[in-house]
Amino acid sequence: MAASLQLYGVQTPGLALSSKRLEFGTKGICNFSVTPTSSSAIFRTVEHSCRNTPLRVSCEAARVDLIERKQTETRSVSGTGKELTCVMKFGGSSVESAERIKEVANLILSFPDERPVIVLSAMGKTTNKLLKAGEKAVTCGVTNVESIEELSFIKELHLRTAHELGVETTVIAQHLEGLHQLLKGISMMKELTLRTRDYLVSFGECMSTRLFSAYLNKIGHKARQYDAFEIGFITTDDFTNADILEATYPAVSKTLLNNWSKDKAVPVVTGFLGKGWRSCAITTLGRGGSDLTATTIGKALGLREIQVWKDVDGVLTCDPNIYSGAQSVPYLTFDEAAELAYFGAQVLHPLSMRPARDGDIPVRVKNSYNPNAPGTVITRSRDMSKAVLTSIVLKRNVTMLDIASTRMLGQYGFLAKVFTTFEDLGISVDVVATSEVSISLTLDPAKLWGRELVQRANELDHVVEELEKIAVVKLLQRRSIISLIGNVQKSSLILEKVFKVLRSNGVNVQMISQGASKVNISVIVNDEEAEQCVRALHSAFFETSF
Ligand SMILES: Nc1ncnc2c1ncn2[C@@H]1O[C@H](COP(=O)(O)OP(=O)(O)O)[C@@H](O)[C@H]1O
Ligand SMILES: N[C@@H](CC(=O)OP(=O)(O)O)C(=O)O
Repeated sequence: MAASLQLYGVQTPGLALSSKRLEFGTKGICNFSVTPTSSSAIFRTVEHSCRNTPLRVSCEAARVDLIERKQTETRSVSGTGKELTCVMKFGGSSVESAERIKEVANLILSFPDERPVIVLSAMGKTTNKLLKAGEKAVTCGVTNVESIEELSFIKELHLRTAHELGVETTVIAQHLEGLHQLLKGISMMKELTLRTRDYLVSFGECMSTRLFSAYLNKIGHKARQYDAFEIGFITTDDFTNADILEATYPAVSKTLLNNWSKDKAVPVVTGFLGKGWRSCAITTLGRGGSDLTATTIGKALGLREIQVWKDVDGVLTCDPNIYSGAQSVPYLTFDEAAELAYFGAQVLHPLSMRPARDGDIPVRVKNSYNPNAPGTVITRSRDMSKAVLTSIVLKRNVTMLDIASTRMLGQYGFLAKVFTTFEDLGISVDVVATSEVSISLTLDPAKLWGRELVQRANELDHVVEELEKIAVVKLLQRRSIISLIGNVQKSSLILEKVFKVLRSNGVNVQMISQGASKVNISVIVNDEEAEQCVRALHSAFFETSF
């Protein structure tokens, strides 16, 4: 029967689709017609009986992810029309040198049927170097700014890159001069506020995008550079950790689509940056924030796919810096990916899944150093029937509080009082386990550790002081949260194995929480035991059969 239902199939880039038949679980096989592009294929003419079958199928040679869509949907379709099709974000590691920039440009051009919006981070470790330069400027004295090592490094890197790409250094000259002047200003003022910090790091993305766009133009591929803070990325005024405001979506969509309709130049947008809605100053979205820029653009423009290109083969079963044998995870849901990112997997920005989930736009995590690897596809749902554990994530240097009520059992309002204290002090809580008269919880280190050392110590003292009015409080520092992202429906199976592994490694779990999350079980251990635990758990779950 001809198409009563349309499926979008997103084919693994770089792999040929050798079969024109799809197997739909037990519902049989059906033929499909393909509109191939180099990175995707659209499947039509699917039989009626497939309507309720699992959406993910495997196809010979290529892995294919299917996402059911109604025919009436207006989302842009790859290979037809002239609209922008996807967003491709490249992180600092993907654009760390002229050679890498050329490879990324080739990679983009190898998908001739895609019309992507490009989002870039700063080159390599530029953001870290800018922050270091700023810190040195505070104390070095105006006459010594010239000799800040990190400033020389950044200048040399960007000028050399311009030369090696064969583009005019004028595209970044003003920014290099502006950076120099800003560091002089910081050294005169002898202070580096959060607002100035954001302005300082913005130079990284402003320069990488200018170089990249100039290079695309030079090789005959029309491109146009955009500063996110000029095209409608409106944020809160929380400098260094700003959040995107709703107004961003229509504004960004209007600017990019209007310009695209007049002139088909590839948009190259600065990741990580926004503009505070009150201050009108440049803000940043928190470290790794370019992922969030990419998903925001994906949602704003209703694109077909969001690709985030990294230096690893997608989301892995654990941090490869902890265990080099970590394996790539082929499929994740938005909820799993969000939990994984929130609980410490550096690979994705903690808030980046939100726009993708709202817009129901698949996110593909790919390796720019190994484009043929299938990577990870993140969608609203996936077949969980065989899933047990998906990934193990570690969040270090967490502060834990054991709070026991000084009143007798049956007193109401205890939990409310505890959480009101945190609300009043503006401190967010990560993992919680409770009984009627006691509560154990961990404090979000990203929020707490973002503050100055003295302020942080004062705040912890203040928290304890407030809570001691109603409870006996034990402050436990240097703990780690090990988050087990997986199928919580199988929690008994997971926990049985976790406790066996931890016991055989002589590790005592200090707190455990499954909570309302359907995808995460967290255990708290001492910092110094944590990496060893992750390796042992990885070996038990991913390297031995159940
Ligand atoms: N679970 C994980 N899966 C993949 N990478 C991880 C994971 N945990 C930590 N990482 C680290 O995240 C890095 C990629 O994230 P990031 O440096 O932010 O990329 P980019 O700068 O390219 O956006 C990897 O190089 C890897 O070391
Ligand atoms: N350059 C910023 C933003 C970013 O997203 O970087 P990356 O994509 O390299 O993690 C940072 O270092 O935080």
